[in-house]
Amino acid sequence: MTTTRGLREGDDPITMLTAYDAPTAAVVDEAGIDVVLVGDSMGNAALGYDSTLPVTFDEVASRTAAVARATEDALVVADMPFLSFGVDEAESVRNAGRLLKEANADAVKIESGPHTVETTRRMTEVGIPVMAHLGLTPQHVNRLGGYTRQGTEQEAAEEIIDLAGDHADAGAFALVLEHVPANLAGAVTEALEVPTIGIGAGPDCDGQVLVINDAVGLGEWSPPFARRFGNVRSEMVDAVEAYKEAVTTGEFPAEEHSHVEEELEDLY
Ligand SMILES: Nc1nc(=O)c2c([nH]1)NC[C@@H]1CN(c3ccc(C(=O)N[C@@H](CCC(=O)O)C(=O)O)cc3)CN21
Ligand SMILES: CC(C)C(=O)C(=O)O
Ligand SMILES: [Mg+2]
Repeated sequence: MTTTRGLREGDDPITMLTAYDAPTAAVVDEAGIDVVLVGDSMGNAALGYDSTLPVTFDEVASRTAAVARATEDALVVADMPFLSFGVDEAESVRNAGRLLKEANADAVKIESGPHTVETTRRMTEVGIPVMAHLGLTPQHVNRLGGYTRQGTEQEAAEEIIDLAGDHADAGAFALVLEHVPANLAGAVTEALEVPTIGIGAGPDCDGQVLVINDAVGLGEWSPPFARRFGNVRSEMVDAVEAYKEAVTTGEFPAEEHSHVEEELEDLY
């Protein structure tokens, strides 16, 4: 089993993908991916919302439990949804604890800022491993005014470097860097002892993460920094159309999919 302590051991980059259900988690786990993230990106990627803001604690807990049931080796990280942390310190820690106790997550991720340093410390103290998340934090979309690249100016870049250090000092075991310049991500990686995991943050991180829909080509849209490594959507379209065709023409179900019980009589 992957542990939060062992993440940066070895020279290979850390691999992380999201999953929101058991069959997807099983595929990700069997492929040997190190970390499976039950991201609040499920809002867009699985639940049909147009942002991550409506995602509830119960939705993340239910999906995390499903993913944990299907995962043997990978580290399971639950993404704390909007307002499940950050409003009240004690409530934040309790919610994070529930994701470990009730949903079987191994760790939580929180979208970070100056306000989450103490939260990270408190969670770590009670035994909840925390993955920090800096750069583009989609839960702040209304404040940021869009999903734009972060840390592009000197002051903003230095703030990200400082916050990364603060969260590492507070006990975060890893740090996601989203949609920031590659040289900034490289500088943060250089400065930290804990591993960085990039998304739209260039190659100089200790690992990479993508939303599973984007990686396998399931969605109609994906962000500019993602790459499709397959085309699951067109595979599904083909299969669904073939099923419709077979039912419509009477070709399915065939004899091998049906059973006539000879013992039965007089049913009409
Ligand atoms: N399928 C999926 N993949 C993701 O990576 C993802 C989600 N969903 N949902 C939650 C957030 C949202 N993310 C996003 C969303 C949009 C852009 C994007 O289009 N950026 C453009 C335009 C920015 C703007 O002007 O608003 C860019 O060029 O930076 C990037 C990341 C990343 N996350
Ligand atoms: C893209 C990753 C880092 C994330 O936070 C999510 O999937 O919700
Ligand atoms: Mg997220």
